[in-house]
Amino acid sequence: MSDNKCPMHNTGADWHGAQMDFSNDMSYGDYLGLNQILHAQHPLSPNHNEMLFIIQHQTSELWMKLMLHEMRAVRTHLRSDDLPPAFKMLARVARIMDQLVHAWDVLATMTPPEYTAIRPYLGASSGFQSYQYREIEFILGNKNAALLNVHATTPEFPLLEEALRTPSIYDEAVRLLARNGLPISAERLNADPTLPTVADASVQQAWLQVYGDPTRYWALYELAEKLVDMETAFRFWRFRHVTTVERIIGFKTGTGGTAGVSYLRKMLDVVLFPELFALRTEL
Ligand code: HEM
Ligand SMILES: N[C@@H](CC(=O)c1ccccc1NC=O)C(=O)O
Repeated sequence: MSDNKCPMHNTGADWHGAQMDFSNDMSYGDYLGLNQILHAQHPLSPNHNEMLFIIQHQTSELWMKLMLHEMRAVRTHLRSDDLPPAFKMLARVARIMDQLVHAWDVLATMTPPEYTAIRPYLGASSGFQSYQYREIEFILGNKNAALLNVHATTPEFPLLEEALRTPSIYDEAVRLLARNGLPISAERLNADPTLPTVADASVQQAWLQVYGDPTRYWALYELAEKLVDMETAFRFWRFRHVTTVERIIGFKTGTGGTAGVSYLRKMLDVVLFPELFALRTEL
């Protein structure tokens, strides 16, 4: 019997042929950087539930990182008229958003007294300061220069400023409509990219043409529905946020300084791709 096979004592020397010694090879943990990720939870309170709160946010930020990676690539592919990869990425983004929507079920297991025990330790920190979230809003076209101020003293400021100035995914979709021969107003094509998307009659007309003749405009039709999927998933996330927040803190003022639930409720009125929703009344 070879030295590393001992049926009497499973010393870890061999298990179904699995390699055990990684002193000279890259392991699972090495590849994934688990030493950093799994040592990044530092509860400040003595409360048991703070670990849930921290991991809920950290996992959300990781998914947001992937979403941004996909969304930036979508925008690049739209710019170069390369739609099939963009469709695949948009589908992935919508599924990640669904994942984040369902993640609220885990957080909702935290009761108001459990959260009240943690909340004083959070100080003035708030999801409002999430720079990845803000970039997601910006890349979707919900631009707001005033919100850059919260990041003014952080290393992420230049990145966010660039995200504010870069045309959104929807701006690129509108340009694509124009390149496909659909008449888009000069006003819309030259719109200031640092301002939020404003509904435009020529864009609505163009999408109406697409929906009126899907076989002729199949790729644009598919793009439109993918965008609607994405916005729908994002709306669900916003809704679950505000309802979970109300369930946990009621109408308390937010640690970030806003009115709390009433602020989050206002955000439910944001429409990212206005013409794609408005046109449905016409179909
Ligand atoms: C107990 C759980 C939570 C509570 C009580 C809560 C509460 C709030 C409140 C009150 C605000 C408004 C800003 C403020 O004044 O603080 C806010 C904003 C925000 N929260 Fe949460 N939140 C919770 C969980 C989460 C989670 C899990 C995420 C996921 C990353 C998140 C992400 C955000 C973001 C991105 C904003 C900014 C939204 C915007 O500006 O439209 N929150 N939250
Ligand atoms: N704004 C929340 C605090 C909060 O939720 C929070 C605090 C620190 C890190 C992430 C947070 N989550 C989302 O806003 C509150 O008012 O209780």
